[in-house]
Amino acid sequence: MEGAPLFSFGVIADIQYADAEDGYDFWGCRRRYYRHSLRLLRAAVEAWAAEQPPPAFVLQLGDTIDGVNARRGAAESALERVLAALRRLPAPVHHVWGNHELYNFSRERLARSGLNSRPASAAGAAGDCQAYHFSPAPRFRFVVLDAYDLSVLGRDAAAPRHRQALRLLKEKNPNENLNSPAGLKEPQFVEFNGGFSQDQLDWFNEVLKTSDENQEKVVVMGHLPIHPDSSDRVCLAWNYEDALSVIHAHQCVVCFLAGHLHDGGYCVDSHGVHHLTLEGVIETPPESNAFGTIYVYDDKMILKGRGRISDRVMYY
Ligand SMILES: Nc1ccn([C@@H]2O[C@H](COP(=O)(O)OP(=O)(O)OC[C@H](O)CO)[C@@H](O)[C@H]2O)c(=O)n1
Repeated sequence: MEGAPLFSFGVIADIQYADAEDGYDFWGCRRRYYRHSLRLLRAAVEAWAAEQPPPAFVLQLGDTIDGVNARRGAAESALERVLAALRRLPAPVHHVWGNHELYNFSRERLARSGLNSRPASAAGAAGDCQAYHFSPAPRFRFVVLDAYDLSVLGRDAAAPRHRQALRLLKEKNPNENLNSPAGLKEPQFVEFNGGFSQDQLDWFNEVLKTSDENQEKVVVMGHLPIHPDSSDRVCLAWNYEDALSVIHAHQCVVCFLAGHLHDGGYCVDSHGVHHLTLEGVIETPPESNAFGTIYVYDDKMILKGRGRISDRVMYY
């Protein structure tokens, strides 16, 4: 029997709610349970709220509502339902933005929405980058990364960052459909992914430097996985290697949490960093679920998974 953890937190990814009939992924292989995903979220919230003590906070790893909402003029109502479900939690929620948020809203709109969990006082990366960090307990820090800081989604086509991202995407992906990875040497260069700007990487490096100095353990989160062994070759951040290089230049990072790849994934990298990609709620049958609670100890984190998320012990 383990002793009491220092603290615990909830994790959930890719809810992709829409008030729509079930559909399928792009390949027609995986069923997407658009309506049920909200029920699964509500069940997750109830389970977290019933824990004694409840998690100190919840990490929502992106794609709260599906892109189909935009086409139906239902973005605002869908988001409100998801946020209303999350408001029943007795704990704050830290959000990252995924591609489906950006199919529904501009970054500007998201910054004014309930999906902006970045404290107004947070010193983050420059521009409209959503990255920030917080310390929930002495010697522990969480870094929220913005994996669509460099992206063609969510910004006006005239914005310099949009133009920079489109130039890079077209350089790497000559396909007519920029969402198609067909024939690419670097198949992560698709429109539904994004990357980290140099400003954000520099900021990230400084945060980790301070954490090293203060002997903190750091958990990093972002919508897109950054290690090929915790993902398929497509569902990675464009410049995932740059983010990995920053992490590996420091001692403090113990775990990277992501969503996006609905089948989930896990690996421990060459530097002992755990990379956990959570199974997505949207492709989880109504009788199951996909969320978890992570219990944090001095020497490890224990993931108690629910439904199709496995239990896991991650030693530092
Ligand atoms: N080969 C492809 C794949 C996708 N698309 C189109 O891109 C948009 C986003 O795809 P979608 O599957 O909805 O993205 P998710 O973030 O839900 O999932 C990511 C991983 O695939 C899940 O494991 C959409 O419009 C697709 O039609 C494409 O054109 N070509």
